[in-house]
Amino acid sequence: MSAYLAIENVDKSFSRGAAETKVLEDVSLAVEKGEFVTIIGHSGCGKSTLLNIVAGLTTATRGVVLLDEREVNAPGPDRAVVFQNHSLLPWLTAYENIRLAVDKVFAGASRAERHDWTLHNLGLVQMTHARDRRPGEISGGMKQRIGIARALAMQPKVLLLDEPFGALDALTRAHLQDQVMSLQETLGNTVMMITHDVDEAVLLSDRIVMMTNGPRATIGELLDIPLPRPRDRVALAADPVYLDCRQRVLQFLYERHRYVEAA
Ligand SMILES: Nc1ncnc2c1ncn2[C@@H]1O[C@H](COP(=O)(O)OP(=O)(O)OP(=O)(O)O)[C@@H](O)[C@H]1O
Repeated sequence: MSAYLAIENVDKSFSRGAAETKVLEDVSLAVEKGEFVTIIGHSGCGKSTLLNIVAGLTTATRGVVLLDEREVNAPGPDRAVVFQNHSLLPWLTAYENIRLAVDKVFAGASRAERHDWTLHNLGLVQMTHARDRRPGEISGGMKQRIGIARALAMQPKVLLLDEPFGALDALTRAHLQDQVMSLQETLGNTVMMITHDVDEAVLLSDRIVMMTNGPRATIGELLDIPLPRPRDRVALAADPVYLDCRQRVLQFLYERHRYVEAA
């Protein structure tokens, strides 16, 4: 039996004219149900490409992705994606953006059930007060929270987060990280998240997947984060286990796999 989410021997090549670049080579990863896995690696190594393959937005050149024993070959509501820049529809309110996804995924439920479920998910991210506001009328952090609520409302088997806090200021980012940690503890979601931020990776993850530089990027190292939950960012700042994990990721990124700017 394969893992809940199994990425098996995945290669991905892109061609431009006659030239072909192999971005990913032989990437294999097994993610357990309820696990929070973070992918970290230098810019351009292929993190988004890998996430897009799991999302079904791109197809692998070789290899396979299995989710709950089923092969992934197209996008589906069992894999909800949250991108760095919100992808909310600007003409719809926060409520309507979530409701649209709920109507699509739970078409068989009654109107009242879909309404309640939409409100429930707005409440999960503490955005009930902004239900009637459009994306242009709320802050970046609020938009990301609505995006997360929309993703959660679909009850996906796996939540795919592509640098969801990347465009936010440090304080908003910290607040959202805490919120995502607390939601994951309550809901037990399986999460695959991309980040560039070492502290974010250590704070949130059960396991960090460190990728080598591209082209032909692959998984260089896996690091278990044995910190008990719930996690408190202030207490962890001086925790020797936290500091050791942080150091190991830094060493991988800045000593063993230093980023070399293309000439
Ligand atoms: N559709 C595409 N066509 C051609 N090349 C692509 C395509 N998508 C990605 N690439 C190339 O694949 C490589 C990996 O890109 P990708 O966006 O997956 O990296 P990344 O690690 O997520 O980068 P970043 O951290 O900067 O977001 C890059 O060299 C990029 O130019």
